[in-house]
Amino acid sequence: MHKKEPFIINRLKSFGFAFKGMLILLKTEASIQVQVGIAILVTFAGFYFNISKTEWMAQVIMIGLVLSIEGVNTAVEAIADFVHPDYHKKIGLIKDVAAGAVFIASIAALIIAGIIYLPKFI
Ligand SMILES: Nc1ncnc2c1ncn2[C@@H]1O[C@H](COP(=O)(O)OP(=O)(O)OP(=O)(O)O)[C@@H](O)[C@H]1O
Repeated sequence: MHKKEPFIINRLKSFGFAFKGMLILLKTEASIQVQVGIAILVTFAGFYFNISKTEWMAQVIMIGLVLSIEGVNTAVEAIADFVHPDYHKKIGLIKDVAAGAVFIASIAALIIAGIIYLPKFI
């Protein structure tokens, strides 16, 4: 059990751990780095094409969704490798399913990107 500390100190500490986790993801995960790169590109595109407030909201939600699910996917992979470092069919299934979740979010993000930007080209 943790030492009893004031509520606000505990909340601040949790915030610090979460921030540390985000930095670990950004520094070590190639897929997150690629996704952040895409997020930066579409943010520039948003300004360039002067997209509407609603389009910005959809874009920000999709960026957050893809990055956060990718973060959870990374955690699932780490747990899988920790509990069973050797090859196992079940571990393969667990990792594939976690990756599938990222895939679903990415398809949704692509569709949203199409809805926002395709009309600007045709
Ligand atoms: N221990 C294992 N047992 C069985 N199959 C595995 C195992 N480790 C990985 N795999 C298979 O290899 C795939 C890739 O796993 P890996 O841990 O290398 O993820 P990754 O490609 O690095 O993912 P990301 O790019 O999201 O970090 C898994 O989806 C799974 O199909």
